[in-house]
Amino acid sequence: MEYFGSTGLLAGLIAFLSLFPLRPFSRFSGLLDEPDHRKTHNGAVPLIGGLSVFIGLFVAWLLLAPLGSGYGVFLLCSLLLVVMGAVDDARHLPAMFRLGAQVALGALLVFGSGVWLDQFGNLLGFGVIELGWLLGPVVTICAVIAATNMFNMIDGIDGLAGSMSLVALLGLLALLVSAEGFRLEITLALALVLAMVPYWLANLRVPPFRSRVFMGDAGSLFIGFSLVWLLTKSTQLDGAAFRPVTALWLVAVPLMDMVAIMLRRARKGQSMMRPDREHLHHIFLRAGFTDRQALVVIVVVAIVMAMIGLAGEWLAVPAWIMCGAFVLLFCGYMWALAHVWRLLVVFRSHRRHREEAPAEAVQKR
Ligand SMILES: CC(=O)N[C@H]1[C@@H](OP(=O)(O)OP(=O)(O)OC/C=C(/C)CC/C=C(/C)CC/C=C(\C)CC/C=C(\C)CC/C=C(/C)CC/C=C(/C)CC/C=C(/C)CC/C=C(/C)CC/C=C(\C)CC/C=C(\C)CCC=C(C)C)O[C@H](CO)[C@@H](O)[C@@H]1O
Ligand SMILES: O=c1ccn([C@@H]2O[C@H](COP(=O)(O)O)[C@@H](O)[C@H]2O)c(=O)[nH]1
Ligand SMILES: [Mg+2]
Repeated sequence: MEYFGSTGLLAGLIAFLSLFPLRPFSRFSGLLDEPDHRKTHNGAVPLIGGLSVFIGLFVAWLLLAPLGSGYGVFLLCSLLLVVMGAVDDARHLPAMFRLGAQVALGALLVFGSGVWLDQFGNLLGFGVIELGWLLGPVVTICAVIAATNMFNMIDGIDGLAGSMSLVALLGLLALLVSAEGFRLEITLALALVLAMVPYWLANLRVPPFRSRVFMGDAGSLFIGFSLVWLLTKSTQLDGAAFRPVTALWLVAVPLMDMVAIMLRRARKGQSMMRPDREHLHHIFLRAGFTDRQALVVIVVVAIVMAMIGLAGEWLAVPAWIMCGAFVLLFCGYMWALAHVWRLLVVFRSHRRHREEAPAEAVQKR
């Protein structure tokens, strides 16, 4: 087992223990999420979940696992990203500054480690799409920006960002263990899963945790960053563990939510960086679902998507079919957003009015 299991177990233990000192730390450092017009939770919630995941992984890795093969650079970039995210959680940094930092850290990761996306596989059915030494690093930096922001955007109701991360990481683990080698990637994915569990339980207030914590932007940035690193390492080396297109299915829900919201913002002529309450989870809440119902439905959809990705990989379905199916599904999702959901929201609000009308009539009398 070498460092496989021990790094993961230590990461989980440290992540769990770190939640205790991080709680009082959140109060005097300002790492608290206060409710406002866009945020509907009650009370000030500590933004320490992501910090606990990072601390667990970072300390366990430094103690037990090797820093070669680019992992030293990955840890350094993650540390800088988490510090930036935590400062933003406590003090609010300008969006352009954060985006600039994501580009800079993506570039440091790519050029410091020499690891980048150099091919997309046979996505269109005409042969492998090579990216080369110029386009490869640029596309990888775009993937870093996309992944860090999509996990931030999906972090809007209890349990959601944690569950989306777990679905992607567990799917990735299944693909990695069924391939030859990839010991470091398996160690990292397993350590992230185990370090995520204490935060996830606390976020959902599962006993013994009674007061909840949020992941914070520090955490969502770190998860997105780690996933791009793992997905790139696993799909690009000689004898890759799986094909690049399968990566899309592992992160299908957050990716589709982000691309859909960017398209809708562009269509309305709005800034892409302006936060709103139009994400997938907000739509579920507006349609009358409770937080928990929305969580369960979205998680089930994400699991089904990840399983389609795994089945496509293991049954060797051609990459262009998997890619075409993904794009078709996305088109169906956009269509449903425009038609089905609007109808559901209208139907629900009519029903609410009908239910409230007799009560108002009685009050008037
Ligand atoms: C602003 C906002 O929304 N806020 C939310 C949020 O609020 P919060 O308060 O937390 O946050 P703030 O508002 O304060 O902060 C926001 C922070 C900022 C800094 C603002 C940033 C804003 C943005 C809008 C970010 C902009 C993002 C981009 C410019 C990137 C876009 C890039 C792409 C879409 C291209 C992606 C490239 C890829 C390669 C994608 C693949 C991605 C992966 C992760 C997989 C990676 C690994 C691989 C091995 C895969 C590669 C393989 C392939 C086969 C991919 C092939 C790719 C291509 C052919 C390229 C084209 C493909 C695609 C685009 C993918 C296809 C996709 C579909 C068809 C769907 O949260 C609040 C709470 O919720 C909320 O209220 C608030 O609004
Ligand atoms: O686990 C969670 C995470 C987030 N929320 C709610 O969403 C907002 C999102 O905050 P951002 O600052 O936009 O990232 C947060 O304030 C909570 O209201 C949640 O309920 N549970
Ligand atoms: Mg956020």
